[in-house]
Amino acid sequence: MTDWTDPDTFAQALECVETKEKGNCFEDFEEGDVIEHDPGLTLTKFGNEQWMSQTLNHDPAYWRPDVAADRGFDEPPIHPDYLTAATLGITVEDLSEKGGYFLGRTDVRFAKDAVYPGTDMYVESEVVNTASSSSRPQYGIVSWRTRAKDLETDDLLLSYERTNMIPRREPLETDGGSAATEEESDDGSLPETFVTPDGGYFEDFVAALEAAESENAAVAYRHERGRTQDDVTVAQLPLATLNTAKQHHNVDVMADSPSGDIVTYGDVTRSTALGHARSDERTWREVGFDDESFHTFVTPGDTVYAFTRVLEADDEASSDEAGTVRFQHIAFNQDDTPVYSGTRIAEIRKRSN
Ligand SMILES: C/C(=C\C(=O)SCCNC(=O)CCNC(=O)[C@H](O)C(C)(C)COP(=O)(O)OP(=O)(O)OC[C@H]1O[C@@H](n2cnc3c(N)ncnc32)[C@H](O)[C@@H]1OP(=O)(O)O)C(=O)O
Repeated sequence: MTDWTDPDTFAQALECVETKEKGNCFEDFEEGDVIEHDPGLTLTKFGNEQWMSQTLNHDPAYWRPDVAADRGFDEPPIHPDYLTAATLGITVEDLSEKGGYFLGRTDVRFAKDAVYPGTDMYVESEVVNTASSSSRPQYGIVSWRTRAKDLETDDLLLSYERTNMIPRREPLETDGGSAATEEESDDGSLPETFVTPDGGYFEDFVAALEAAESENAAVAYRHERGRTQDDVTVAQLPLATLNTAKQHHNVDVMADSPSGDIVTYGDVTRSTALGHARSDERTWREVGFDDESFHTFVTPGDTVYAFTRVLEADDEASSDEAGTVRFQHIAFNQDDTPVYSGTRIAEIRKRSN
């Protein structure tokens, strides 16, 4: 009788059987397709606090009822980073579990009203673009518009457009030619002077921008904190958002991948960097993000730091107590290599008169 548990026999059996695969390939996506992502998720206080604590997002309005009330919230709301990560996490099983690279995300916009613990969220995505990759014929490039809604009221909570490289079932026939195109060449030089805002209020950003305007200068600075990636940030946080991407929790498979190891969920990397940045400002509300890119892998043991550039400031905001600032945030590792960049629009508290 065959002993299926004999190691040699079992190895042979593994070679012979089919794998019941998970996820979709590039060929499965067609422009206009709408995908409803089961199972949805209830946004809980525990999930919110676990995400915020592990990514160093300590804004008291998301922790303390008295500060929440002062900021116009009914109670400490769900943090926009957790909402973003949970929304993307739910989509992975249908969109990117096959193992594509997360290339970027843009037009991330939050509803005006805060989202509170206990909200049952459902998420759907529409395929907005499919394209060939000229540099990697074994992949295609897919963009989706994803929307998270309140299951009870159907109110839109968050929307964004995301782009991934997705493995093809059949690689494209190509000559393997390089996709290199001439990029516009700006001279790449940095300004002579870097201005650091004196504080974290709206007026401090305005003053720094004014100071920089008069010379060849930029308002740019780094944040001191770093967060070394461990089992909690790499594997636990994405799993807590139902993110099934093997990149984050299957060391066995990832050992043979370009990173050679499991990698940090992009939303953990960016939220950690944003936590560092927010610790040096008086955030009032998050408005949105654009042009987000993940430049290289973050693996266990890497440390995520943050760098901020202040791009512009506008007196208008949803409340008289705040103004609006546009930032560029760059997350980088212990070797000073950028791992994430994106622009962010946030309302920043004004000094009380
Ligand atoms: C969730 C989840 C996944 C994760 O969270 S994984 C963790 C976060 N992501 C990463 O760690 C990825 C780190 N990035 C990289 O390793 C490299 O950047 C990458 C993805 C391997 C690409 O490197 P390249 O140097 O090859 O990058 P290129 O700039 O040449 O781009 C390759 C092709 O993609 C096209 N492309 C890039 N960005 C965009 C975009 N935003 N929109 C549309 N297309 C884009 C680019 O034009 C190149 O096209 P070709 O035709 O020339 O191939 C999860 O999602 O499950």
